[in-house]
Amino acid sequence: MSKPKIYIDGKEGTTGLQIYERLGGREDLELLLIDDEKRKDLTERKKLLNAADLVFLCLPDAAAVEAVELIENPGTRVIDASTAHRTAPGWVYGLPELHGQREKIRDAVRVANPGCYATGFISLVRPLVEEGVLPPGYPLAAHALSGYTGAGKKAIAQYEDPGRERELDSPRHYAVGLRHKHLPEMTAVCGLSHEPIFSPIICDYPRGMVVVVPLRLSMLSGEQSIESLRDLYSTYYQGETLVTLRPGDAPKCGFIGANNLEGKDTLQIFVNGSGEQAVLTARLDNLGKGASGAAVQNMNLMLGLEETLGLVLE
Ligand SMILES: NC(=O)C1=CN([C@@H]2O[C@H](COP(=O)(O)OP(=O)(O)OC[C@H]3O[C@@H](n4cnc5c(N)ncnc54)[C@H](OP(=O)(O)O)[C@@H]3O)[C@@H](O)[C@H]2O)C=CC1
Ligand SMILES: CC(=O)N[C@@H](CCC(=O)OP(=O)(O)O)C(=O)O
Repeated sequence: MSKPKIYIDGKEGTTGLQIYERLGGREDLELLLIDDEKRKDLTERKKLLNAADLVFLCLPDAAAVEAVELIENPGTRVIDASTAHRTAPGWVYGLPELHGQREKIRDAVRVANPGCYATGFISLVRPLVEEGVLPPGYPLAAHALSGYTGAGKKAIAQYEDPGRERELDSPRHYAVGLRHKHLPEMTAVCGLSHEPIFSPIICDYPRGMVVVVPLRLSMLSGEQSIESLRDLYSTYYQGETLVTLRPGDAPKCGFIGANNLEGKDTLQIFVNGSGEQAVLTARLDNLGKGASGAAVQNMNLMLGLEETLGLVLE
């Protein structure tokens, strides 16, 4: 049988390069490569997009929409890493650990790869809504820390410039207008009746993130405790390789570093708190389970291959 042909549109970008790194050594795939000087040439890209069995779009949103329009071959399947199609009709949301989603991804022709923050938020919140513990109208708030690679090539150049502004030494709050681009997918995929208040912070380290959701246990359905929430996640993600529940952190040494999973494609969930208050944390690498690792996982599923082939687990 011939090898599946794979094309990465945007291979020189942050996400594209990471996908290429994960696929480069694989002998079960044929990678279609574009000449460097033609990588933004519409005619050449169109040719490769239509020659491939599966394409990754690692482009800004507008270029991703344009790339989809260039595809005429009904046999070309797409994984879009951009924000453009995550709540679009006809697209399958690429988070296989959500119940029922893995089967949909296997059969999908168009898969929208989740946003990095959204991956953390949804991994925490969707199981609670699905199990009837979190009312969809709960007034959710979340904050998050991310390394600067989350913002792509321009931000990397800015942060790694030796003459950069001093402000970049410190963590920086952004999206303070509360219109972050991941809000639509967070709301839709979790089945929330309104958007959470989401407050991200970009920091002076390259990779890794935590997404943090505080909760009042008395506002949840049923009698809930830190232990009952831990049991819920443990059951929901039972058998998963990439998403796991971690032991709670003792209050006195309870640091949850945001970059501990740098270079890995896994996601860890922590449930901590005291008395009537809980704090849920998801930790992941924004370029791993938050982007390129997830994209390769989705590709493996779509091609009927072992789901974690080429991924970095430990
Ligand atoms: N970084 C992250 O952690 C994550 C990113 N994403 C999403 O993935 C997508 C890519 O992001 P990221 O890799 O960070 O971005 P980068 O800016 O690092 O890379 C984007 C790449 O696309 C290329 N490009 C731009 N326009 C075109 C075009 N018209 N035709 C062909 N190539 C083009 C750029 O070229 P050039 O090199 O010349 O600039 C660049 O190489 C975005 O939609 C982003 O939102 C998703 C999850 C996480
Ligand atoms: C630190 C930082 O700036 N992060 C990016 C999100 C990165 C990501 O997930 O991108 P997509 O939604 O485009 O896929 C941001 O907040 O816009």
